[in-house]
Amino acid sequence: MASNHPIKSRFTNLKVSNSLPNLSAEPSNLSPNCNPSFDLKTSLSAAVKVSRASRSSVDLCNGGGGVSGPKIVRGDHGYVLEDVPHLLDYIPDLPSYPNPLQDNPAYSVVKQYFVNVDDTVAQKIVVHKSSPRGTHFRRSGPRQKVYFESDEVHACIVTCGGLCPGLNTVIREIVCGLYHMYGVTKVLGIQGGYKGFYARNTIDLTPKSVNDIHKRGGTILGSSRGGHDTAKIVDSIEDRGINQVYIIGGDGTQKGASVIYEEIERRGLKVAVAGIPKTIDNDIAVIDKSFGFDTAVEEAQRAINAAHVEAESVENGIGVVKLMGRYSGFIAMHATLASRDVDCCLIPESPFYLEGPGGLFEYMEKRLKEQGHMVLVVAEGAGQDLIAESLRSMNQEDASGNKLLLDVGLWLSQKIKDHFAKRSRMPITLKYIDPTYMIRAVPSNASDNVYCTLLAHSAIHGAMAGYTGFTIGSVNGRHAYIPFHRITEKQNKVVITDRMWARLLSSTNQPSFLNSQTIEDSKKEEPPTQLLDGENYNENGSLDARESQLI
Ligand SMILES: Nc1ncnc2c1ncn2[C@@H]1O[C@H](COP(=O)(O)OP(=O)(O)O)[C@@H](O)[C@H]1O
Ligand SMILES: O=P(O)(O)OC[C@H]1O[C@](O)(COP(=O)(O)O)[C@@H](O)[C@@H]1O
Ligand SMILES: [Mg+2]
Repeated sequence: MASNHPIKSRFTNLKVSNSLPNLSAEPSNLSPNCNPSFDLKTSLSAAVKVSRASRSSVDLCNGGGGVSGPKIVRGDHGYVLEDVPHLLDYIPDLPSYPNPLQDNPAYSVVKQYFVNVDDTVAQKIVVHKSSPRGTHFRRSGPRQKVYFESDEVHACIVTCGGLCPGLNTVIREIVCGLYHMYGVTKVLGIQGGYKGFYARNTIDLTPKSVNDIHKRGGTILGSSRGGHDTAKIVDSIEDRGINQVYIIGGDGTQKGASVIYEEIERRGLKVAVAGIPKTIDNDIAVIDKSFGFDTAVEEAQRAINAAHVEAESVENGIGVVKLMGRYSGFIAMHATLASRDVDCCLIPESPFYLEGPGGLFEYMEKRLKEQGHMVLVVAEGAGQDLIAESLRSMNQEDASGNKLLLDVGLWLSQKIKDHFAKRSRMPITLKYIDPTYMIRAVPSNASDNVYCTLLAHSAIHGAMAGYTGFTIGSVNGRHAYIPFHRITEKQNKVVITDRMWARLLSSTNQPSFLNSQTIEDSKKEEPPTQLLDGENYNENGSLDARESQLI
């Protein structure tokens, strides 16, 4: 099999390039602040080899994630590495092999292709001189040593949850990356989400079969909600001899991936589990941005533009556009900021009200008088409390346990029509546009395609290097391996006391609808990823004013 593989046979005929760095000879990347007596490299390998229950020179903390708990390594000056599991943690005698990439002509010219073993990525990059160094994640990328031989790898890919632009690109790049970088030829596609592991046939994925799929929306593998049966899924992985599992999906999917990893570890299987985070809502914590988000914002603007054209063309024209965002209004906020045609943006994080002084209707009347038309963008999760007051909430859930939302777009459009019907001197024409599924179904744009490629490659490098139980993500522009629990413990939300929301308010001139209670509640919420773990609080425990300006 291996000898038939064109890349592999090409590799074996090549000499090892001398220009490749000897990793062990690489200088440490630790900051000069770090205590020189603390050798992170040694400590990290100890962390990997020693059981996570043991504690020695480094403080390895247990509890709350994975069978053996999170791998936390503490250094000096408040340095914390939230590490990801490695196959060596529970299979200590696993052999390693030289990375076949060292013989790959495409990469041999790269000066320092392999990442340093002690490279980590800081979660917080806005600092001041007394800041603790804070949380770090293991930097992603190719390692000199791998724990799988190319012939041995039997990978599978599954896509779960709602659609998102870029799914096919990630699938393509996992298949092509495994083949071209590591000479892996056996990649299975699991059809129809998690339940496909035990209820559907699989398909063989080859560079040829996935060649054009990045130009299509959706996922060639299909997707689903619900149907996560850990035991059946891991049985299927074991029965099929799969040893690398690539799981593409949102927060729910990553929770599912986490329990799959735990079960695999419990059974002691040599199977690497890698998550690639997907969500059009951009609500996954820690990472800078999820793939497909840029595409969604771009596509959302077409709908906003159409609403604006319609509204402008008639007297007192109102365009209402509903965008996705179940619990977070990132698409609505970014599309509004990008478009500049929007007069009001409503998101789940910012409660609003319709009637009375400072309410939506008062603002709409003012706006119509001023400019004769207006555009309103509403995220699907906005105003759910208000709707529930007027319609009886059904509290229904989808197959994955996500709350089914009431249609805020239709509800709001009707409320606006009812309100202006009572104002005989201000007849309006309202056009409601709901482009949500059209936005999700488009292929990813150029920048998302590049991002998807990097995510796929980082996931492959991690799995080949024996890391497991991780989600790949961009943290402050650097790709890192993030433990599952950090991705799933909370959702990313628009912070309405942050400068970004202030920018939006000043660009639309809409009322903030904020009362002092809402502002206080919002301050209690954890600040965005730049400021964590109380680092922005002074000795008295209150928010440092200088720090809050930095967000
Ligand atoms: N807490 C959980 N534990 C295990 N599996 C889960 C969990 N939450 C969701 N899943 C599974 O993950 C898949 C996708 O979840 P869903 O919430 O629909 O989409 P997304 O991953 O995009 O958030 C579903 O198959 C669902 O059964
Ligand atoms: O109607 P569907 O397919 O269940 O999806 C609706 C939901 O999917 C999303 O696009 C994304 O949700 P997920 O990230 O959980 O898949 C939400 O914005 C929306 O509420
Ligand atoms: Mg979700």
